[in-house]
Amino acid sequence: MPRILVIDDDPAIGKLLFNHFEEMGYITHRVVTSEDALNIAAIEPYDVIFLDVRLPDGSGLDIIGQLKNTPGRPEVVIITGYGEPDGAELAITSGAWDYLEKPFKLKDVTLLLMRVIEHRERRQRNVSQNALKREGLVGQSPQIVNCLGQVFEAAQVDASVLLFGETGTGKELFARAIHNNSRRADKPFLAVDCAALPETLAESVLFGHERGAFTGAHASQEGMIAQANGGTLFLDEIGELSPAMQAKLLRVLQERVYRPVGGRRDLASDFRLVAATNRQLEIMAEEGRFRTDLLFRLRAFPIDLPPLRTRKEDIKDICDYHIGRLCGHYAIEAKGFSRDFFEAIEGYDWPGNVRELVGALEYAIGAAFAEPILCPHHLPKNLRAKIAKQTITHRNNAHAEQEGQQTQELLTLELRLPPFRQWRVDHINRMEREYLGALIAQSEGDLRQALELSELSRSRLYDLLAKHGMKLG
Ligand SMILES: Nc1ncnc2c1ncn2[C@@H]1O[C@H](COP(=O)(O)OP(=O)(O)OP(=O)(O)O)[C@@H](O)[C@H]1O
Repeated sequence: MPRILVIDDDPAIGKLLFNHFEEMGYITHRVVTSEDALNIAAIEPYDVIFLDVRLPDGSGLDIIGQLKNTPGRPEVVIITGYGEPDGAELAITSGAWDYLEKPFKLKDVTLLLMRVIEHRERRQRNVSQNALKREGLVGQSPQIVNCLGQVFEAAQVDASVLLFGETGTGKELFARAIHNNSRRADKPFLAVDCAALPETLAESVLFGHERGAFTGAHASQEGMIAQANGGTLFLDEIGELSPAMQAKLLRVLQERVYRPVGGRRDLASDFRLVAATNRQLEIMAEEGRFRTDLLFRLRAFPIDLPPLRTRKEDIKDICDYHIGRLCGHYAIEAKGFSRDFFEAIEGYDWPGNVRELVGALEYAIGAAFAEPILCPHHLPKNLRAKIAKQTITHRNNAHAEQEGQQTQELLTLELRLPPFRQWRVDHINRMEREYLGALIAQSEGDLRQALELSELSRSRLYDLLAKHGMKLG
């Protein structure tokens, strides 16, 4: 059942749309400010968001990108005032699906909504009905399904693709999936990491060279662009290319011809480009560090890959898949994992994304080699320390928020405040107890680990445990 969010502070329009969508049988919510919209969309996955440009706390256009990145990866439809062409243009360039100009007819709203829903259902079908070869890309979150839908669409055409994502989000895996689902699948897929290309070699690696082109060029050699003929060239970290290489790449994309180093004539290559970056190329272009014309070419088909911390529901599938794969690789019996192992993994934010998670799983499999079940103590020690720190920070933040509310209540309800000294001692005691509880759990009662994690001296730790009647083991 599609879920719709209406963001409009005009009661006439907001209520009209809300009632209309409810009557159509859709789950519909309505808010009036940008702040409320971002808060609710961070929790509720929406399919379509109707967003007014003028909101009490700012312009709706400023939050299109943030809304599109919320868990439901919704399509955003902008509601503009009559005769505001700039708003409409900006809405589309900011990634909105379409715009509605006030006053509008409900019949047009329905038509537009049907089109969005049909598009989303088609995308979902392409991914789920095996129309797409997933090539080891695991996950069922709306974010990943949306990206896979885009992979399917990108695979039908030859336009350049720009994959944007933090390190370890699967950019190379997605690039391979685009290739393997395209008509080029039986032709070569070549991957080049631009960050690892020394500037002096970059031109020859990509475009090839003729014999004698430079000292040491004893024979002519084909470059990656020639080798990718008929297939796909994947340029990872494209933001690292020098200005000179950017110019040469632009030429081959525009004219489909290139010239090897030391060559006398142009050669042709029919390759499809998939580029990837974890840098903000738009900002680099504004600062003159990346060519705008090249950026336009690359962005023909942009796909944003979500970080793992925003789609934690995929962690279980990723663990199952990679543990099975790794156990198969090492020819050992498939391992399971304990509940607290999974809780530890699920609670962590994974700044290195899936790559970091896969590395931790491989370590755990090694540490538990003869044991059938993975437990928290099989995880790398530095990771367990980070997980412990993050768990406590999150809990403290939640408590701080709760305490703030309690203090507020005390003040607003005009209850009698306890003396400051007592208030302070109570809070310190509670925090100490919580910390010690988490420390015992994370160190599994091991004194050496508890000292290492807490950075307390042995005598201080024993004093604190005694004060609260707690024990390590
Ligand atoms: N959705 C996914 N399902 C299963 N495995 C994944 C997924 N995404 C990434 N991985 C795994 O994570 C690891 C890193 O993936 P990949 O190299 O494609 O990331 P990347 O974004 O290109 O990284 P970098 O930015 O460091 O180059 C690989 O082992 C890959 O198999």
